Amino acid sequence: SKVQYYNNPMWPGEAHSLKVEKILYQGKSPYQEILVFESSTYGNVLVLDGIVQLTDKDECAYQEMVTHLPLCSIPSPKNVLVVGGGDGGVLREIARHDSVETIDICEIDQLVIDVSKEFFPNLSVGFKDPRVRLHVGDAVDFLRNSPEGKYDAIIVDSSDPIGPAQALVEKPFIQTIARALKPGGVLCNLAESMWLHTHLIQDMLSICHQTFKGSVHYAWTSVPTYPSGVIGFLLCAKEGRPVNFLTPVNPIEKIQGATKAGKELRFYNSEIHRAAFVLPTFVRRELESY
Ligand SMILES: NCCCN[C@H]1CC[C@H](NCCCN)CC1
Repeated sequence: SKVQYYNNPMWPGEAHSLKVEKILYQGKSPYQEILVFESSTYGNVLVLDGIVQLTDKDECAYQEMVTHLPLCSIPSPKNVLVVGGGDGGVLREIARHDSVETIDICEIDQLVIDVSKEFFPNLSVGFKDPRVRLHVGDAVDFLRNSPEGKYDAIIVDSSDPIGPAQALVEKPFIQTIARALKPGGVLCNLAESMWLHTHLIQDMLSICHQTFKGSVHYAWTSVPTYPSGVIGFLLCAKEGRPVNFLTPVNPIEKIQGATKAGKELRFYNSEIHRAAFVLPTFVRRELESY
């Protein structure tokens, strides 16, 4: 049998299928439906409200890029916040940075954490790092109550901005993120695929340009199990210290060797860091005036 995802308003008219070997978990939290299945070619797959979140085979592309694009753009990040990220994969990647002293994570859905610990040990290993402090709740409230200028980096590792994560792309939330960052602090936000709703990217770009007086850049990576096969990120720097996203300032060796995260890097490197910010011509045209 196979599971097919189509008729999703985010990508009308297209479908993506994965062959199912075995359904491992099906449940419903107060926020979303949760499905885990063993696929025949991508390992275990996590699905929230019918949208593929990650698979064992290609999660490295997303988790490594969403983490190291910001963290390698500033010298020795110390205090990091993850919004969402309940599967633990981003925590695993942050743990590779020895300069990091505290890792706050605010995930709204405890069931996602429990399911990841049961079925995705290579991702939930991130929760084992002693620097991690878990807050289960709404990140909108968490950020509103966060002290000003606390974080060097904030990573928004959410589901798509329909449903529980809708508020995470709206201006008031982005403003609370900017307030919680130190001068020269960086935000890495999940952004849309360049092939899908670029108006969402445009909306986010204009909000981030208004909110972050430092640089704002769109970057992208390949994730075969996401619709259109690519996903984007928005890298934003708060004014107060020059940040050049295009050239990593942290040598890859410093994070390459970290074995406490369990596995070596499988996707990120300094060249692919620079390449992530190189955009096709149509994307440049569509984003240049935002
Ligand atoms: N730590 C993994 C979380 C994954 N975040 C998102 C999961 C949904 C995915 N939709 C891609 C479809 C684009 N609309 C984007 C990444």
